[in-house]
Amino acid sequence: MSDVAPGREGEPIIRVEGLRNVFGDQVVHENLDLEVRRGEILGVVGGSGTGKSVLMRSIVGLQTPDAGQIHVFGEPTIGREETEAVDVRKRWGVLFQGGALFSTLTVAENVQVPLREFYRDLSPALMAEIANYKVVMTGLPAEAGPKYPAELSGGMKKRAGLARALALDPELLFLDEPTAGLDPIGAAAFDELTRSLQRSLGLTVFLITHDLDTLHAICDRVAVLADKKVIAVGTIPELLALDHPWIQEYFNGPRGRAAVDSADRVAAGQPTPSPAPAEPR
Ligand SMILES: Nc1ncnc2c1ncn2[C@@H]1O[C@H](COP(=O)(O)OP(=O)(O)OP(=O)(O)O)[C@@H](O)[C@H]1O
Repeated sequence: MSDVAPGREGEPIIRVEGLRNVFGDQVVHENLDLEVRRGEILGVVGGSGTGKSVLMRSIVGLQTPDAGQIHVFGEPTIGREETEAVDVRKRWGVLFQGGALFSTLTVAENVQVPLREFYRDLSPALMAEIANYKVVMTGLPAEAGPKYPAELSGGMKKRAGLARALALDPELLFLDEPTAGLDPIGAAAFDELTRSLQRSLGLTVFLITHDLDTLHAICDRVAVLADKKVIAVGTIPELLALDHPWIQEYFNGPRGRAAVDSADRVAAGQPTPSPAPAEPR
C-alpha cells in the first residue's frame, strides 16, 4: 500500500456487493463482491470478456446492474438520478479505453468538458487556465492544448484523456486499459506517471489492465475476475499462492515470469529493456 491519505488509508472507498449483470441470456456477473481501499492502486485483471469494463461502468453509473449494491464514498450509486449522484460523480475521473476524446474539440477543450458540466459559473479564462494546468500535469507540452486528437500520438492521446479525467481534482481515478496500444517504453512511462500522480494527489486508482508489467510496477493489490465474479484479491505474491488455474497460467506463464524478471531488475537498480523516458510518446 502507498503512503497517501494519512489517517483514512485503507478504508473502503468502493464497495460492490452481490453484483449481477446480464445481457440477454449472457450472465456476465453473478454475486460479485469487491472492495477498493482508499489510497491504493487496485489492478483489475481477467480474461477477455470477463466483465472488467462492465464492472467499471456499473460502478460509475453508466450500466444499471440487474442486482446488487454499489457504494462509492459511502453513497449508493445504483438507481440514482444523475442529479442526485452529482456530488459523488464530481469526486471521480474516468479514462476510458483508447482515451475517448471528442475528435472535434482540442485537447484543452476536451479537458474543459467536465468543468463545463459541473462548474458552469467558472469564467472562460479560469477554465482555460485549469485545462492548461492539467495538460502540463500529465507530461504533455503546453503546446498540445490547442491541438486536435488526430494530431497526437497514441501515448499523447492517453495523457490528454488522463488530463480530462483529472479536470475536477478527483479523489478516485478509473483507468480502463491505459497502456493498451502503447509500445513498452511508452507504457512504462505511463505507469510511472500514474504512480507519481497517485502519490502526489493522494488518489485511489481502479485500473483495468492486461499488462503484467503494469501490475508488477505500480499495483498495490490485484483483483482477478473469473467465473462471473472476483475470485481473488491480493498482492501478487498472495495471488501466486493460490492454485486457481487461470491465476497460475496468467502470473506463472512465460509472460508472467518475464514481468517478474523485469520488476526484479528494476528493484535491483539494474538496466531494463524498457526504461521510462522523460518525454511522452
Ligand atoms: N451493452 C452491452 N450489451 C450486450 N453485451 C454487452 C454489453 N456490454 C458488454 N457486453 C458483454 O459483456 C461481456 C463483458 O464485456 P466487457 O467489455 O466488460 O469485458 P472485458 O473483461 O472488459 O473484456 P476485454 O478485456 O476484452 O476488454 C462481453 O461478452 C460483452 O460482449
